[in-house]
Amino acid sequence: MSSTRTSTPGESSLATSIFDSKSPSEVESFDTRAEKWHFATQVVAADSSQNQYGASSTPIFQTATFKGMDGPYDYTRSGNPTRGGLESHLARLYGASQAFALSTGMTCLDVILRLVKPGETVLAGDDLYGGTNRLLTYAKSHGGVDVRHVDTTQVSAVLPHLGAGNKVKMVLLESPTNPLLKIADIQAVSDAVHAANPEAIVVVDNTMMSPYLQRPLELGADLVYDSGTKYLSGHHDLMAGIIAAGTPKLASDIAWHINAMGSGLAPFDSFLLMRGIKTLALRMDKQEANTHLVANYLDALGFLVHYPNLKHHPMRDIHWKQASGAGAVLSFVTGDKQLSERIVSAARLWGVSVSFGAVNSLISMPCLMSHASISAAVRAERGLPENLIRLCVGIEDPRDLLDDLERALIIAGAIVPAVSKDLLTADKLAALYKADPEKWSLARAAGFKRPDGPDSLLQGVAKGLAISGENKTIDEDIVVSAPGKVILFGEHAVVHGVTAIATSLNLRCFGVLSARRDGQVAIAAPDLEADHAWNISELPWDLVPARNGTAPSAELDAALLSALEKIVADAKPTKTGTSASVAFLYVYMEMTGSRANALSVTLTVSANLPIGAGLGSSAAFSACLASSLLIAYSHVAVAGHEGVSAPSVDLVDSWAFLAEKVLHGNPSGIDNAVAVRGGAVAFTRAVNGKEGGLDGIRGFDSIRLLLTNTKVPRDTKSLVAGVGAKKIAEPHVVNPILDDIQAISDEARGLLDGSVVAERDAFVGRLEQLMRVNHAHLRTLGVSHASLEAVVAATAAEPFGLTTKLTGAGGGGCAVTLIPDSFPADKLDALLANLRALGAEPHLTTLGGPGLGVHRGLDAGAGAASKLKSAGSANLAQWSEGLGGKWVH
Ligand SMILES: N[C@@H](CCSC[C@H](N)C(=O)O)C(=O)O
Repeated sequence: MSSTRTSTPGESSLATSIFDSKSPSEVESFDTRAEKWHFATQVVAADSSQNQYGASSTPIFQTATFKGMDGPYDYTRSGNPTRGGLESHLARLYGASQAFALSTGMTCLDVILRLVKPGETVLAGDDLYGGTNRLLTYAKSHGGVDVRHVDTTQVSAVLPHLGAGNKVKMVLLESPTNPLLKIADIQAVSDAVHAANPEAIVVVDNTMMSPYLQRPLELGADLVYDSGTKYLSGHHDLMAGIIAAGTPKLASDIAWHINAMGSGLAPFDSFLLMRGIKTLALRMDKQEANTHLVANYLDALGFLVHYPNLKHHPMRDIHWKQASGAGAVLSFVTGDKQLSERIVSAARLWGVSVSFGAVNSLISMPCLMSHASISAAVRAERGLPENLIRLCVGIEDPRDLLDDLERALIIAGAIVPAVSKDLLTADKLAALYKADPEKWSLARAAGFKRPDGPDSLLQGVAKGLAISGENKTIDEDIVVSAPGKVILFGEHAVVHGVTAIATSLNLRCFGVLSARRDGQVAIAAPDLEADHAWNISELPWDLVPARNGTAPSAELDAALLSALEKIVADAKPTKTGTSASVAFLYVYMEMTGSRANALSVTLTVSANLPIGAGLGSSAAFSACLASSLLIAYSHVAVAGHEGVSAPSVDLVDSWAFLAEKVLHGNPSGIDNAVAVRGGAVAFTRAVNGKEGGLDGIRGFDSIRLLLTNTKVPRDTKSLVAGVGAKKIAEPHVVNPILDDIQAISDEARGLLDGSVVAERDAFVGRLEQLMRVNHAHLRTLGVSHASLEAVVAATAAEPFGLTTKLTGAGGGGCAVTLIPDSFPADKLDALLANLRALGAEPHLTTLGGPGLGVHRGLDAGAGAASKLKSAGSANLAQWSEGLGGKWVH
């Protein structure tokens, strides 16, 4: 064990000790003696010999403040002798430069995450404690930290993130992982991380092992934290967390944050924790011995048991290379969530409780308890079985523990007596227990069998993940994308029968339909606040309307819609999340038709398109939803280099329109048409007997476009109503404007479809003139806004001289500016800066880009869903560059 520094108080060092006033030689002499002792001795022999009265137990200094200005302590947040005594003791046990006692294990992680800056990357495991996942998710969403979940138990999964261009600051390991007891090679990961970046730190959550069984600092890790609530205290009568720092620099950084935040452990809890620690080795030995017996018993009954001492554990050797015991937590799968629930509720001696490490035994279902904060969709994606049972074994007599577990298994119907076996009598079993407890546990198991027979390793894994063959799924990920839209000409006028021209943008929504094997269907759309999974068997299949062929019904089915709204409301999502989930389930169910056809899949979507800004984000989502499901159900084929055929494009559009109906009630159909077809669309609404229609416009080259979001919210309904009222009150003003806008749309349509021939510069120039006039009309109609006029003025000002028009409802929202081909880059940068200074959000994009994209190749293989999710909307463009694919246009 490396020599440790005795703590000193103050901002740079919180781990204070009451022994600092003693001569260095006295302190050294205790350390020197302690170094020769075995851990079980060290853990008991806290250095209490030098306090002022020689108290053999560290006294509780229950005080907030300390008198005087020159003493070692001033304020308990900064340092306290009881906590300091505990911290000095812990530093010795962890082989740390310095150790710190905090209020909980999660506080430790919170403090440690403060060492990571926005933009830096944290790599964490994909099997990890739910609370850790929650805090990391917060750091990602609120702290700008790039958090990536990878299988940290495979060094090969970590390495690709360490290469040039990555900004990995921290790698967070659990070993064994909670709750699947997988093993990370701490030394190998630490070596790889430090070789790639000496500044990066490896942090280990060592809670399952405690320093008695595993000391990660000796394996190359930089920081260790431990929930002191668990094995260190051992009695579930306090909450605490420990950070052990490998270097003085890290210790001083950690100390600074603890003092600044005030997260140090209170004196009374420090005393209690110190008391608990003294029996750590004794408790752990007994708990581990009991766990071996329980693990052997369940394994012999044919359950798939996760415990690193079992011979079949795939990472057993790595575990025993770095730890001196297997600990006292195990988990096992039953293959059936209800069966697991019955087992847990039938247990009596085993307490149904979260947490572990106490002297009493506990039983829990992680997906319903410790890991419930991870969404069901993410749990399934990461392979966490819903029916997993976790056992945390205490110090009771193992005969009582197996009696109670066996009783629960029998009551639940998980095991039945094996009548064919020659069973041992009670006396013989008792004698066997005394002679050889391991043989005793196996002999007990031989008296029972599982009704369906034992599971092979593969069967156990399959059952754990509920792969029952009941629901079909897809063979490979289906990756699609669709663009947003802007209305270039004719908004508001379109309501009164004037033709509107809408064009696509190259800001897009991306969707990945991926396989599931758990009989559920799920949506994971973080941008839309929709993240939920439903059991396919529990959906209202009897309400699905009958349909002819592959096209959707013309009208929404009210009964199905309201049943789905109720089902989704049960999951309590936000308003946006509710709409997206209902639209997803409605389209999924209508297209599937009956339960027997249902595919178990997850739709993951993410967009770099501003949501709710009138840019067709819901239509882009609808197009992704419709196209991915149509491909999954083989209604649309993507073959060779031809891409998607014209009839298939129409089919996708009709299903996307159905989703739009669920989302908006009575949509015009223009948004989904653009999202699917790309290019531009001329749309005329049938009004007052005038015939309506929708025509695709193709063939024009895309034009650079500046889309500026004023971020001023608007109320589309009242703006539309305002124009209607003006038309009634001032027809002599409004009607000529509508006629003029019709002429503008007609000319624009001719320019875009090539029937009016113009050179490129003249073509762009004429579109700009038309935009200028159309914007002036909209201003007269009263739908512009000061924020929009500020953008118009900023873009028109010298030296830019550009034309801007509001797009959509107006009253705030977005404006569009055409950027001629010759417009220089430096001027554009200056313009973007000016717009940002106005408080607006400019997006440089193009007008008239591709429509529906079906991507095959490069990154679109397995795991595309998690890659899409972790890309984040800001990086979607970069992510999508790696996609191959067929495009409708
Ligand atoms: N409701 C708590 C659950 C705590 S679980 C505690 C422990 N780490 C375990 O794995 O059992 C929460 O949501 O944090």
